[in-house]
Amino acid sequence: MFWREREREIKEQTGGPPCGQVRVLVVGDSGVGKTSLVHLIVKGSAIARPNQTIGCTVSVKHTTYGSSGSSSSSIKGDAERDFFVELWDVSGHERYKDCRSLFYTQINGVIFVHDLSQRKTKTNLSKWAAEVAATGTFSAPLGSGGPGGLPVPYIVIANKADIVANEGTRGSSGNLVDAARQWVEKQGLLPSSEDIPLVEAFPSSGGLVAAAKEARVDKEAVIKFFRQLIRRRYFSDELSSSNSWSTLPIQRSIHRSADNLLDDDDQFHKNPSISSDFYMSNAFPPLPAQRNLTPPPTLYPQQPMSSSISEGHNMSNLPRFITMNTSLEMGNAKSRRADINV
Ligand SMILES: Nc1nc2c(ncn2[C@@H]2O[C@H](COP(=O)(O)OP(=O)(O)OP(=O)(O)O)[C@@H](O)[C@H]2O)c(=O)[nH]1
Repeated sequence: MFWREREREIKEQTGGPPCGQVRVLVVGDSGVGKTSLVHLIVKGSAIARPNQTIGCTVSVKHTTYGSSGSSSSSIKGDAERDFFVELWDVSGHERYKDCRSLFYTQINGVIFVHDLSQRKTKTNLSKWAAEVAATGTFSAPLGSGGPGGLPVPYIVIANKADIVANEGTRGSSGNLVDAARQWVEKQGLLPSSEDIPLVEAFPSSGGLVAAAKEARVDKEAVIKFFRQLIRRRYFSDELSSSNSWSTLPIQRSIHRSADNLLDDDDQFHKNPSISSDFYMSNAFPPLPAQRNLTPPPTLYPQQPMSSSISEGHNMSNLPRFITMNTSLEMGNAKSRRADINV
Protein backbone atom coordinates (compact mmCIF):
# COMPACT_ATOMS: atom_id res chain seq x y z
CA MET A 1 0.00 0.00 0.00
CA PHE A 2 2.79 2.34 0.98
CA TRP A 3 4.70 1.62 -2.20
CA ARG A 4 1.66 2.15 -4.35
CA GLU A 5 1.15 5.51 -2.76
CA ARG A 6 4.79 6.35 -3.24
CA GLU A 7 4.66 5.28 -6.85
CA ARG A 8 1.64 7.46 -7.42
CA GLU A 9 3.37 10.40 -5.81
CA ILE A 10 6.42 9.97 -7.99
CA LYS A 11 4.27 9.78 -11.07
CA GLU A 12 2.47 12.92 -10.13
CA GLN A 13 5.74 14.70 -9.56
CA THR A 14 7.41 13.57 -12.74
CA GLY A 15 4.33 13.75 -14.88
CA GLY A 16 4.23 10.24 -16.20
CA PRO A 17 5.80 6.85 -16.36
CA PRO A 18 9.55 7.01 -15.79
CA CYS A 19 10.06 4.06 -18.05
CA GLY A 20 8.26 1.89 -20.48
CA GLN A 21 8.70 -0.74 -23.10
CA VAL A 22 7.71 -1.47 -26.68
CA ARG A 23 7.84 -4.79 -28.42
CA VAL A 24 9.16 -5.16 -31.94
CA LEU A 25 8.91 -8.37 -33.89
CA VAL A 26 11.76 -9.13 -36.31
CA VAL A 27 10.68 -11.53 -39.01
CA GLY A 28 11.78 -12.81 -42.39
CA ASP A 29 13.02 -16.02 -43.96
CA SER A 30 15.73 -18.07 -42.39
CA GLY A 31 19.19 -16.75 -43.07
CA VAL A 32 18.27 -13.26 -44.22
CA GLY A 33 20.22 -11.78 -41.33
CA LYS A 34 17.69 -10.99 -38.63
CA THR A 35 19.96 -12.01 -35.78
CA SER A 36 22.84 -10.09 -37.32
CA LEU A 37 20.69 -7.03 -37.67
CA VAL A 38 19.42 -7.20 -34.11
CA HIS A 39 22.96 -7.61 -32.87
CA LEU A 40 24.02 -4.54 -34.80
CA ILE A 41 21.14 -2.53 -33.46
CA VAL A 42 21.61 -3.57 -29.87
CA LYS A 43 25.36 -3.94 -29.63
CA GLY A 44 26.53 -1.73 -32.44
CA SER A 45 28.86 -4.46 -33.57
CA ALA A 46 28.93 -7.38 -35.94
CA ILE A 47 28.31 -10.91 -34.88
CA ALA A 48 30.83 -13.21 -36.49
CA ARG A 49 28.93 -16.43 -36.77
CA PRO A 50 25.37 -16.10 -35.57
CA ASN A 51 23.76 -19.31 -34.52
CA GLN A 52 20.54 -20.21 -36.14
CA THR A 53 17.81 -18.89 -33.92
CA ILE A 54 15.96 -21.51 -31.98
CA GLY A 55 12.39 -20.45 -31.65
CA CYS A 56 12.88 -16.86 -30.69
CA THR A 57 15.52 -14.69 -29.08
CA VAL A 58 14.65 -11.51 -27.30
CA SER A 59 17.15 -8.69 -27.14
CA VAL A 60 16.61 -5.39 -25.41
CA LYS A 61 17.71 -1.98 -26.61
CA HIS A 62 17.69 0.75 -24.05
CA THR A 63 16.80 4.21 -25.13
CA THR A 64 15.56 7.43 -23.63
CA TYR A 65 12.76 9.61 -24.74
CA GLY A 66 11.70 12.96 -23.50
CA SER A 67 12.13 16.64 -23.94
CA SER A 68 15.27 17.91 -22.35
CA GLY A 69 16.01 21.57 -22.54
CA SER A 70 12.36 22.39 -22.54
CA SER A 71 11.42 25.85 -21.39
CA SER A 72 8.82 24.34 -19.16
CA SER A 73 9.30 25.11 -15.52
CA SER A 74 7.81 21.81 -14.54
CA ILE A 75 9.89 18.72 -14.01
CA LYS A 76 7.53 16.98 -16.37
CA GLY A 77 8.70 18.95 -19.36
CA ASP A 78 12.36 18.30 -18.73
CA ALA A 79 12.32 14.65 -17.89
CA GLU A 80 13.86 12.07 -20.10
CA ARG A 81 12.51 8.68 -19.52
CA ASP A 82 13.92 5.25 -20.02
CA PHE A 83 12.41 2.96 -22.56
CA PHE A 84 13.23 -0.56 -23.48
CA VAL A 85 12.74 -1.77 -27.01
CA GLU A 86 12.29 -5.51 -27.03
CA LEU A 87 13.42 -7.05 -30.28
CA TRP A 88 11.82 -10.43 -30.76
CA ASP A 89 13.97 -12.17 -33.31
CA VAL A 90 11.80 -15.02 -34.52
CA SER A 91 13.44 -17.95 -36.27
CA GLY A 92 12.61 -18.03 -39.94
CA HIS A 93 13.14 -21.75 -40.15
CA GLU A 94 10.26 -23.82 -41.43
CA ARG A 95 10.48 -26.13 -38.48
CA TYR A 96 8.99 -23.45 -36.27
CA LYS A 97 6.24 -22.49 -38.64
CA ASP A 98 3.50 -24.15 -36.66
CA CYS A 99 4.44 -22.75 -33.30
CA ARG A 100 6.07 -19.41 -33.91
CA SER A 101 2.82 -17.50 -33.56
CA LEU A 102 3.35 -18.08 -29.84
CA PHE A 103 5.76 -15.20 -30.06
CA TYR A 104 3.39 -12.84 -31.80
CA THR A 105 1.97 -11.25 -28.70
CA GLN A 106 1.38 -7.65 -27.79
CA ILE A 107 3.36 -6.35 -30.72
CA ASN A 108 3.98 -2.65 -31.11
CA GLY A 109 5.82 -2.80 -34.41
CA VAL A 110 7.42 -5.15 -36.90
CA ILE A 111 10.75 -5.18 -38.70
CA PHE A 112 10.64 -7.24 -41.88
CA VAL A 113 14.00 -8.37 -43.14
CA HIS A 114 14.85 -9.81 -46.51
CA ASP A 115 18.01 -10.73 -48.32
CA LEU A 116 18.70 -8.65 -51.41
CA SER A 117 20.57 -11.49 -53.00
CA GLN A 118 17.58 -13.83 -52.59
CA ARG A 119 14.56 -12.35 -54.24
CA LYS A 120 12.25 -14.93 -52.86
CA THR A 121 12.92 -13.69 -49.38
CA LYS A 122 11.37 -10.39 -50.36
CA THR A 123 8.28 -11.83 -51.94
CA ASN A 124 7.88 -14.02 -48.90
CA LEU A 125 7.49 -10.97 -46.71
CA SER A 126 3.84 -10.80 -47.64
CA LYS A 127 3.39 -14.22 -46.11
CA TRP A 128 5.11 -13.09 -42.98
CA ALA A 129 2.93 -10.04 -42.79
CA ALA A 130 -0.23 -12.06 -43.26
CA GLU A 131 0.85 -14.61 -40.69
CA VAL A 132 1.67 -12.02 -38.06
CA ALA A 133 -1.51 -10.09 -38.78
CA ALA A 134 -3.66 -13.19 -38.59
CA THR A 135 -2.20 -14.77 -35.50
CA GLY A 136 -0.70 -11.94 -33.49
CA THR A 137 -2.03 -9.66 -30.81
CA PHE A 138 -1.14 -6.01 -30.92
CA SER A 139 -0.51 -3.14 -28.61
CA ALA A 140 -1.67 0.30 -29.70
CA PRO A 141 -3.02 -0.99 -33.01
CA LEU A 142 -3.63 1.30 -35.95
CA GLY A 143 -7.07 2.04 -37.25
CA SER A 144 -6.60 0.08 -40.45
CA GLY A 145 -4.39 -2.71 -41.47
CA GLY A 146 -1.24 -2.50 -43.55
CA PRO A 147 0.04 -5.42 -45.60
CA GLY A 148 -1.89 -8.54 -44.84
CA GLY A 149 -3.97 -6.51 -42.43
CA LEU A 150 -1.03 -5.80 -40.14
CA PRO A 151 -2.31 -3.21 -37.67
CA VAL A 152 0.98 -1.84 -36.34
CA PRO A 153 3.81 0.25 -37.80
CA TYR A 154 6.47 -1.65 -39.64
CA ILE A 155 9.68 -1.19 -41.58
CA VAL A 156 11.39 -3.29 -44.20
CA ILE A 157 15.10 -3.84 -44.20
CA ALA A 158 16.80 -5.15 -47.30
CA ASN A 159 19.89 -6.91 -46.09
CA LYS A 160 23.10 -8.22 -47.65
CA ALA A 161 23.56 -5.35 -50.01
CA ASP A 162 27.24 -6.22 -50.04
CA ILE A 163 26.56 -9.52 -51.73
CA VAL A 164 24.48 -7.87 -54.39
CA ALA A 165 27.24 -5.36 -54.93
CA ASN A 166 29.89 -8.06 -55.15
CA GLU A 167 27.84 -10.03 -57.60
CA GLY A 168 27.75 -7.01 -59.83
CA THR A 169 24.02 -6.80 -59.80
CA ARG A 170 22.81 -3.42 -60.81
CA GLY A 171 22.25 -2.17 -57.42
CA SER A 172 21.19 0.56 -55.17
CA SER A 173 23.76 2.63 -53.41
CA GLY A 174 24.41 -0.37 -51.26
CA ASN A 175 22.57 1.30 -48.49
CA LEU A 176 20.13 -1.09 -46.94
CA VAL A 177 17.77 1.67 -46.16
CA ASP A 178 18.02 3.09 -49.65
CA ALA A 179 16.93 -0.18 -50.97
CA ALA A 180 14.09 -0.46 -48.57
CA ARG A 181 13.00 3.03 -49.33
CA GLN A 182 12.93 2.46 -53.01
CA TRP A 183 10.75 -0.49 -52.41
CA VAL A 184 8.46 1.57 -50.29
CA GLU A 185 8.34 4.29 -52.88
CA LYS A 186 7.26 1.79 -55.40
CA GLN A 187 4.35 1.03 -53.14
CA GLY A 188 3.42 4.67 -53.31
CA LEU A 189 3.74 5.16 -49.61
CA LEU A 190 6.16 8.00 -49.44
CA PRO A 191 4.56 11.32 -50.15
CA SER A 192 7.60 13.45 -50.78
CA SER A 193 11.30 13.50 -50.22
CA GLU A 194 11.06 16.31 -47.73
CA ASP A 195 9.60 13.91 -45.23
CA ILE A 196 12.52 11.60 -45.48
CA PRO A 197 14.84 11.54 -42.53
CA LEU A 198 18.55 11.41 -43.01
CA VAL A 199 20.05 8.01 -42.84
CA GLU A 200 23.66 8.62 -43.55
CA ALA A 201 24.56 6.71 -40.47
CA PHE A 202 23.02 3.55 -41.76
CA PRO A 203 25.23 1.19 -43.75
CA SER A 204 26.01 3.29 -46.75
CA SER A 205 28.11 0.63 -48.37
CA GLY A 206 28.48 -3.02 -47.79
CA GLY A 207 26.20 -4.99 -45.55
CA LEU A 208 25.60 -5.27 -41.90
CA VAL A 209 28.96 -6.76 -41.26
CA ALA A 210 30.73 -3.86 -42.88
CA ALA A 211 28.51 -1.45 -41.07
CA ALA A 212 29.15 -3.12 -37.80
CA LYS A 213 32.88 -3.11 -38.35
CA GLU A 214 32.73 0.59 -38.64
CA ALA A 215 30.36 0.73 -35.71
CA ARG A 216 27.79 2.53 -37.77
CA VAL A 217 24.31 2.03 -36.56
CA ASP A 218 21.44 3.85 -38.08
CA LYS A 219 20.42 6.64 -35.82
CA GLU A 220 18.03 8.26 -38.15
CA ALA A 221 15.98 5.38 -39.39
CA VAL A 222 15.71 2.36 -37.16
CA ILE A 223 15.92 4.46 -34.04
CA LYS A 224 13.26 6.81 -35.28
CA PHE A 225 11.08 3.84 -35.88
CA PHE A 226 11.54 2.83 -32.25
CA ARG A 227 10.75 6.33 -31.12
CA GLN A 228 7.69 6.34 -33.20
CA LEU A 229 6.52 3.22 -31.45
CA ILE A 230 7.27 4.74 -28.07
CA ARG A 231 5.37 7.85 -29.04
CA ARG A 232 2.42 5.87 -30.22
CA ARG A 233 2.24 3.87 -27.09
CA TYR A 234 3.11 6.40 -24.43
CA PHE A 235 2.50 9.78 -25.99
CA SER A 236 -0.54 9.08 -28.06
CA ASP A 237 -2.04 12.49 -27.36
CA GLU A 238 0.80 14.02 -29.29
CA LEU A 239 0.02 12.01 -32.32
CA SER A 240 -3.61 12.91 -32.17
CA SER A 241 -2.73 16.55 -31.95
CA SER A 242 -0.33 16.35 -34.84
CA ASN A 243 -1.83 16.84 -38.25
CA SER A 244 1.11 15.23 -39.92
CA TRP A 245 -0.74 11.98 -40.25
CA SER A 246 -3.47 13.46 -42.28
CA THR A 247 -1.09 14.76 -44.92
CA LEU A 248 0.04 11.29 -45.74
CA PRO A 249 -1.30 9.09 -48.49
CA ILE A 250 -3.60 7.32 -46.14
CA GLN A 251 -5.94 5.90 -48.71
CA ARG A 252 -3.36 4.12 -50.73
CA SER A 253 -1.77 2.68 -47.67
CA ILE A 254 -4.87 1.55 -45.97
CA HIS A 255 -6.07 -0.33 -48.97
CA ARG A 256 -2.88 -2.16 -49.54
CA SER A 257 -3.22 -5.88 -49.49
CA ALA A 258 -0.73 -8.53 -48.66
CA ASP A 259 -0.16 -8.88 -52.36
CA ASN A 260 1.56 -5.54 -52.42
CA LEU A 261 4.38 -7.03 -50.49
CA LEU A 262 4.57 -9.70 -53.11
CA ASP A 263 5.39 -7.31 -55.88
CA ASP A 264 8.78 -8.45 -56.91
CA ASP A 265 10.41 -5.63 -58.73
CA ASP A 266 13.57 -3.90 -59.73
CA GLN A 267 12.81 -0.81 -57.80
CA PHE A 268 15.71 -1.37 -55.51
CA HIS A 269 17.93 -0.80 -58.46
CA LYS A 270 16.19 2.01 -60.22
CA ASN A 271 16.86 5.05 -58.17
CA PRO A 272 20.05 4.66 -56.23
CA SER A 273 20.41 8.31 -55.47
CA ILE A 274 17.41 8.64 -53.23
CA SER A 275 18.11 8.67 -49.56
CA SER A 276 16.17 6.44 -47.38
CA ASP A 277 13.09 6.03 -45.36
CA PHE A 278 10.87 3.08 -45.03
CA TYR A 279 8.27 3.86 -42.49
CA MET A 280 5.12 2.67 -44.06
CA SER A 281 3.59 2.92 -40.68
CA ASN A 282 3.25 6.65 -40.85
CA ALA A 283 0.59 6.35 -43.43
CA PHE A 284 -1.91 5.36 -40.79
CA PRO A 285 -3.61 7.57 -38.31
CA PRO A 286 -3.17 6.61 -34.67
CA LEU A 287 -5.94 5.22 -32.64
CA PRO A 288 -7.00 6.75 -29.37
CA ALA A 289 -5.20 5.14 -26.49
CA GLN A 290 -8.38 3.57 -25.21
CA ARG A 291 -8.55 1.37 -28.27
CA ASN A 292 -5.30 -0.28 -27.41
CA LEU A 293 -5.21 -3.85 -26.47
CA THR A 294 -3.98 -4.71 -23.05
CA PRO A 295 -0.41 -3.44 -23.11
CA PRO A 296 2.55 -5.63 -22.33
CA PRO A 297 3.59 -5.54 -18.72
CA THR A 298 5.52 -2.46 -17.73
CA LEU A 299 6.52 -1.03 -14.47
CA TYR A 300 4.13 1.82 -14.94
CA PRO A 301 0.89 2.02 -16.85
CA GLN A 302 0.54 3.99 -20.04
CA GLN A 303 0.00 7.64 -19.49
CA PRO A 304 -0.02 10.14 -22.31
CA MET A 305 2.24 13.09 -21.60
CA SER A 306 1.70 15.52 -24.39
CA SER A 307 3.14 18.48 -22.61
CA SER A 308 6.54 16.95 -22.08
CA ILE A 309 7.40 17.13 -25.75
CA SER A 310 5.27 19.83 -27.15
CA GLU A 311 7.15 22.52 -25.31
CA GLY A 312 10.10 22.06 -27.53
CA HIS A 313 8.29 21.48 -30.77
CA ASN A 314 5.55 22.99 -32.76
CA MET A 315 3.35 19.96 -32.85
CA SER A 316 1.14 21.19 -35.61
CA ASN A 317 4.09 21.51 -37.95
CA LEU A 318 5.73 18.27 -37.10
CA PRO A 319 7.29 16.36 -39.89
CA ARG A 320 6.38 12.75 -39.95
CA PHE A 321 9.01 12.23 -37.33
CA ILE A 322 9.64 14.45 -34.43
CA THR A 323 13.06 15.98 -34.70
CA MET A 324 14.49 15.01 -31.41
CA ASN A 325 16.71 17.12 -29.28
CA THR A 326 20.33 16.16 -29.66
CA SER A 327 20.47 15.13 -26.08
CA LEU A 328 18.24 12.26 -27.05
CA GLU A 329 20.66 10.88 -29.58
CA MET A 330 20.98 7.20 -29.22
CA GLY A 331 24.70 7.44 -29.23
CA ASN A 332 24.41 8.89 -25.79
CA ALA A 333 22.24 6.18 -24.50
CA LYS A 334 23.71 3.13 -22.95
CA SER A 335 22.55 -0.04 -24.55
CA ARG A 336 22.17 -3.26 -22.76
CA ARG A 337 21.31 -6.61 -24.06
CA ALA A 338 19.52 -9.39 -22.40
CA ASP A 339 19.05 -12.42 -24.52
CA ILE A 340 16.36 -14.72 -23.43
CA ASN A 341 15.79 -17.91 -25.26
CA VAL A 342 12.09 -18.29 -25.11
N1 LIG B 1 27.41 -10.96 -46.60
C1 LIG B 1 26.55 -10.70 -45.63
N2 LIG B 1 26.20 -11.70 -44.81
C2 LIG B 1 25.33 -11.42 -43.83
C3 LIG B 1 24.78 -10.12 -43.64
N3 LIG B 1 23.94 -10.18 -42.59
C4 LIG B 1 23.97 -11.45 -42.15
N4 LIG B 1 24.81 -12.21 -42.89
C5 LIG B 1 25.10 -13.64 -42.74
O1 LIG B 1 23.93 -14.38 -43.05
C6 LIG B 1 23.89 -15.58 -42.27
C7 LIG B 1 22.55 -15.70 -41.57
O2 LIG B 1 22.45 -14.62 -40.65
P1 LIG B 1 21.47 -14.67 -39.40
O3 LIG B 1 21.55 -13.34 -38.77
O4 LIG B 1 21.72 -15.86 -38.54
O5 LIG B 1 20.08 -14.90 -40.15
P2 LIG B 1 18.62 -15.08 -39.50
O6 LIG B 1 17.69 -14.36 -40.37
O7 LIG B 1 18.63 -14.67 -38.08
O8 LIG B 1 18.40 -16.64 -39.64
P3 LIG B 1 17.43 -17.62 -38.77
O9 LIG B 1 17.95 -17.63 -37.37
O10 LIG B 1 17.58 -18.95 -39.42
O11 LIG B 1 16.04 -17.10 -38.90
C8 LIG B 1 25.06 -15.50 -41.30
O12 LIG B 1 26.10 -16.28 -41.80
C9 LIG B 1 25.44 -14.03 -41.31
O13 LIG B 1 26.80 -13.82 -41.01
C10 LIG B 1 25.19 -9.07 -44.54
O14 LIG B 1 24.76 -7.92 -44.47
N5 LIG B 1 26.06 -9.43 -45.51
